[in-house]
Amino acid sequence: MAIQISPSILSADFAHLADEAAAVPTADWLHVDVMDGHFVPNLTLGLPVVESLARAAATPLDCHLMIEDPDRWAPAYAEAGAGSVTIHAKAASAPVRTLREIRRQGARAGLALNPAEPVDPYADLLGEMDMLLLMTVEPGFGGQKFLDLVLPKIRRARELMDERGAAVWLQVDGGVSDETIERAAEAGADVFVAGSAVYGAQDPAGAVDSLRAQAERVSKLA
Ligand SMILES: O=C(CO)[C@H](O)[C@H](O)COP(=O)(O)O
Repeated sequence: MAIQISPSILSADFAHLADEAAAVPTADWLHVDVMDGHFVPNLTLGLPVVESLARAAATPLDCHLMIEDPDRWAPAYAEAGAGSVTIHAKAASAPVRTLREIRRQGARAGLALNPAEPVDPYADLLGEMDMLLLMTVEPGFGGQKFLDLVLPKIRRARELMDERGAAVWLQVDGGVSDETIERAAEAGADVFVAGSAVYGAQDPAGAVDSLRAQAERVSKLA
């Protein structure tokens, strides 16, 4: 699996989202943090913005739903044009049904775990998802410090995927930068969300290329 970089527009200029998307032409995805002010203590954007951005951006949208009741809303994000929709395990009451519904709507289905949530209880669900997202900060805000305590869980998730032959992408989100990406890549992550490291840089496109090069250098994945 190739290394993929997903810049988070949480750190972009919300008044110029289409331009911000175009500023990272070599990105594989554009990470869209949907926050509802309940599941996390921050409020960002919702379906109408995702619909417009999906039309305006050349890069596919990787929607990360940090919302309550994702069972109700997730399929609508797939229908709105997102290429990938990720729900939080602890917010979903019927994660299997919701992951299946996201796929039925034609998007990749992702499941997210917060830093303190163990991965083993979700091993049997690996076949139901296209991506597992391991948060490397507590969700809600950009610009936080990468939590090294998640590294053993990244290793464990990769081990479970290998054992089961699961073709599931392993995404990390939070505090990913030139300083931290190598540790996450060495542990087995292959999709990297980066907000402040990309949109806080003078040259966002260059920052994407630099992150990718560092991850590729240490990744043990083919
Ligand atoms: O999900 C998120 C926060 O909940 C963001 O995607 C993440 O924090 C990206 O920001 P940064 O790279 O600056 O940490």
